[in-house]
Amino acid sequence: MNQDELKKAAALAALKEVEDGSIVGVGTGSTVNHFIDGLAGMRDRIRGAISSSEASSKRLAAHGIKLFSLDEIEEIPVYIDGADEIDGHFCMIKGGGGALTREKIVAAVSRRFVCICDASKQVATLGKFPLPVEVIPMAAAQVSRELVRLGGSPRLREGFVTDNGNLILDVHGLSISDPVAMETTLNQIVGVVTNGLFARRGADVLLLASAGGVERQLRD
Ligand SMILES: O=C(CO)[C@H](O)[C@H](O)COP(=O)(O)O
Repeated sequence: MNQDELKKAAALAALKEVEDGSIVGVGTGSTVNHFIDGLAGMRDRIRGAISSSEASSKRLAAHGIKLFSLDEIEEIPVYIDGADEIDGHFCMIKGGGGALTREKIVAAVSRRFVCICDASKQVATLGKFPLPVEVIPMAAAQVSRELVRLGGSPRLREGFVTDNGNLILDVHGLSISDPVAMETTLNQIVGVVTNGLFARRGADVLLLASAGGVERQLRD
């Protein structure tokens, strides 16, 4: 199986995590796109979805899945999303697709976070994948200097603007031994909107696809 087939296997396994009659939290990315396509086959069994990006909203709408906003909904049972890296405590780096802020917002109103991944995303220590940080445009240089002080090498994601009209700095060279502390520290930098560490709110369930099949793991 190639990587995309593994992503699809994890994504389709996540359909079993969806409760009948519910509103589903939907992440962003190529793995999630497979999930959205699978969800289309059971759209009559759900009320609809809350989406974490314009791209996912477009795909959901094209399948005739009703979209809800957070003005209408306080809490949802489950949020399904991929990750760029996930560690043994189910802390993640996310935001490779640049949707980290809305992903974090939808995850925050979800009772369960189900992460769908191929096995290449599993790591012992987070940080090999450059950590995305969404910044207010006027603060990009200032935030970059702070990130260098923390030991990182930030690079502006060229030609990319988030759904919120902001910029992304991809921070290379961090070895993140304490993801909760790093997430908190980065959130304190003025001009940072969100960072791609999902540690304080990590995944609850991991559906991990490898050549042997999809394994369902629960956070310990
Ligand atoms: O955080 C994300 C988007 O902001 C994605 O979940 C992450 O980048 C994984 O993407 P893919 O499923 O395409 O490998």
